[in-house]
Formats: sequence, structure tokens, C-alpha cells
Amino acid sequence: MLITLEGLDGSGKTTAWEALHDAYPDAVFTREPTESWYGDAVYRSMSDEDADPLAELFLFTADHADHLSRVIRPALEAGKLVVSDRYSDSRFAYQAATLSETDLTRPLEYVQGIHAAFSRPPDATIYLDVDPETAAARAGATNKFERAEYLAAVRDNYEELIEANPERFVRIDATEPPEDVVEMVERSVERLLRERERRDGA
Ligand SMILES: Nc1ncnc2c1ncn2[C@@H]1O[C@H](COP(=O)(O)OP(=O)(O)O)[C@@H](O)[C@H]1O
Ligand SMILES: Cc1cn([C@H]2C[C@H](O)[C@@H](COP(=O)(O)OP(=O)(O)O)O2)c(=O)[nH]c1=O
Repeated sequence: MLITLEGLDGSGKTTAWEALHDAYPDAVFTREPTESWYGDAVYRSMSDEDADPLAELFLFTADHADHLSRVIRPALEAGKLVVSDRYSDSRFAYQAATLSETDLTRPLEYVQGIHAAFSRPPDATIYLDVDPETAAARAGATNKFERAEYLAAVRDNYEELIEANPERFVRIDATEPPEDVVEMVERSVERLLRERERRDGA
């Protein structure tokens, strides 16, 4: 089963992802951008204020393709629980926002279309919901994406994705204290696994 954690920068994804390690020692914990050289290329692009948004989308997507074949698919085939800190929804939400400044029409549909041909959608996605101002303040604006105005556009895209796939998303109020957010995430994962077992056993 593939569970992804999504949300704005500073929403607490990494805090929750780390807390889950103890509860699920046999699970595979992974993240995007990855630690491969494709991931290095992504970070290089993120540090370039003038990076071409379309080129940047394809760098992120190349990293995802490698992540899928090297980590995600083998782990799922081995029957593992996989928990990924960011995954394809990050591309849909972030790159669609960056691409909205280009001539490309309907960027959200465009980015989703690219993935449809080869990607593997998550079974469930935990969305840590936080307002863009809190997100930008917590993240400390260390990269070009961590600005409140841009994050507001990203959040609108996440809302569109949730509206289109309500059964896949679990929304958690990430403005609550970290220990409460972690507990809500842990409970959600427990419930998702229980539901999965029940479905598989049926
Ligand atoms: N619920 C929370 N309330 C206040 N601060 C938080 C909360 N969750 C995380 N933080 C802090 O915000 C920063 C970003 O958290 P992190 O887990 O790295 O978020 P993300 O991975 O979503 O960017 C860290 O300094 C972390 O301690
Ligand atoms: C995976 C992914 C990340 N991003 C952005 C979101 C973050 O600003 C940055 C990831 O940097 P990172 O330092 O890992 O931030 P976080 O802890 O919030 O995940 O890359 C995209 O724009 N598209 C993507 O597909």
C-alpha cells in the first residue's frame, strides 16, 4: 500500500513522516525530491530563480520516474507499506502553479496528463492543511517556492485535487500543535491499513 504525505512547505510532513518510522519498522520510508542524482538536479533547479518552469517540471518528473522504478514499484511488489514524504500531487500543485505564469493552458491537467501515462497513483494521501502565511513562516523561505503568495496558488491547486479525489485524501488541520498533528497522522495511517485489510479479506 502506498500512502503519501502532502501539504505546503512547513506543514509538518517531515515531522509526521519521521514519527511514523517507529510505529512501522517494516515499512519503506521514502521522499521526493529523492536523494539520487536526479534529485540533485531538482535541487539545483530550485536554487535557480531563472529556471525555466517547463524544464523544471521535467526534472521533477524524471526524478519521479526513477523513484518509481527503483524504490516504489519494487517495494509494493514485495508487499510493503510505502510512506512517501511528497509524491505526484506535489508536482500537480507546485508545478501547475509555476506553469500558470507561462502560455501553457490548463497546467494542472497538463501535469496530471504527463503522469497518467506512467505513474502509479497513491492509495491514500494525508494532506496537512495549513495557511500559506504559517507555511512560509515555518519553512523560513529557504527556496523560491516558500513564499506566501506562491504557496497560496499551490494551496488552491491542492484544493482542486482534493475536490476531484475526495475518497483518496485525508485532511488534517496542521495548524494544531505538532504532537496533535503527529497523533492524527498516526491514527489515520492505522485506519487506512485496517480498511485495506478488511477490503483484502473480503
Ligand atoms: N504543527 C506544528 N506547529 C508548529 N510548528 C511546526 C509544526 N509542525 C512542524 N513545525 C515546525 O515547522 C518546521 C517545518 O516542519 P517540517 O516537518 O519540516 O515540515 P515540512 O516537511 O512539511 O516542510 C520545523 O521547524 C518544525 O519544527
Ligand atoms: C516533490 C516536489 C517538490 N517540490 C518542491 C516543494 C518544496 O518547496 C521543495 C522540496 O524541498 P524540501 O526541502 O524537501 O521541502 P519540504 O520539507 O517542504 O518537502 O520542492 C515541487 O515543487 N514539486 C515536486 O514535485
